[in-house]
Amino acid sequence: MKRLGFLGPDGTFTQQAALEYCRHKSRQMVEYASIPDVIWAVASDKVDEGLVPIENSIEGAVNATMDMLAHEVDLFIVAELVLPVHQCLMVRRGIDMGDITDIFSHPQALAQCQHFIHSNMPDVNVHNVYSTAAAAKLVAESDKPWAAIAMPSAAQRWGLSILVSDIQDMPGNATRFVVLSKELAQPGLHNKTSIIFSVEDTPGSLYHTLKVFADKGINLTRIESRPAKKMLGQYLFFVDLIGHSQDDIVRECLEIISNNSSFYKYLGSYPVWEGTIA
Ligand SMILES: O=C(O)C(=O)C[C@]1(C(=O)O)C=C[C@@H](O)C=C1
Repeated sequence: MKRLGFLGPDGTFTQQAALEYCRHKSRQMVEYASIPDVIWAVASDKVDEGLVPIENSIEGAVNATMDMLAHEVDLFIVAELVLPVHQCLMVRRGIDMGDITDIFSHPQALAQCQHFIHSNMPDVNVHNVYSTAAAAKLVAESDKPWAAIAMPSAAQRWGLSILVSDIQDMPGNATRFVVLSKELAQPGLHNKTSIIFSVEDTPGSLYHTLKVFADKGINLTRIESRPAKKMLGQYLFFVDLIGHSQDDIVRECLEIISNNSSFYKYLGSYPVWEGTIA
């Protein structure tokens, strides 16, 4: 059976996404402590696939995932999943809101709840840990008046009480996850393609690259830039588009872009998330 790496411990959002993926694809789930650890595990063949978050509707890109895909590993995206994210403030039994001195969570979760924290607990110390469930475990194992921000099942798993539910700053909070592999995905009925490219520092160069897609009527679903990491002012552009690299029009566009970019990386074509795994 293929092995699927995911961000643990028990009770992470990524585990929830991995369980959803495993309802459709039979996989042995293997837990890792951080997002980079999951990605390295796929790159070094410890697991066949790895499931990681890539973007959130409130906080945007998950930089650890984006930067590793661009700079550190050569992996393909073979599936995507989008799950609703409900963040909760949780404590050990007997601790009240006014007792809390420190809050722990994954930086993405803390960022999704920054308004709540600022408005309700402006004086607490805020700490980043590798996952929301790692925060819940840490709080459960401490004897201090600490709180974690995590999903309801993390409270259940680590024996914490939920003080406040749905503390994310906007309703409709959702995170998009991707499954990474060394092998390409089988085409689905509706597909999406992800690429990374650079453009020259000349007037209109990004416009001309994006015009290639516009002229062929290809719909882009995401464009995001990240530092190229070489010098200030140089960027890589991450683009997701509707279509498969085997479609003639998409193939033509990708060829033009790869021929005109000093950096180009194809991250794969994979079935669009339509509420279930294709
Ligand atoms: O810490 C977790 O529970 C995770 O699965 C990571 C992660 C993320 O990095 O975006 C996943 C979903 C939520 O957006 C918050 C945290």
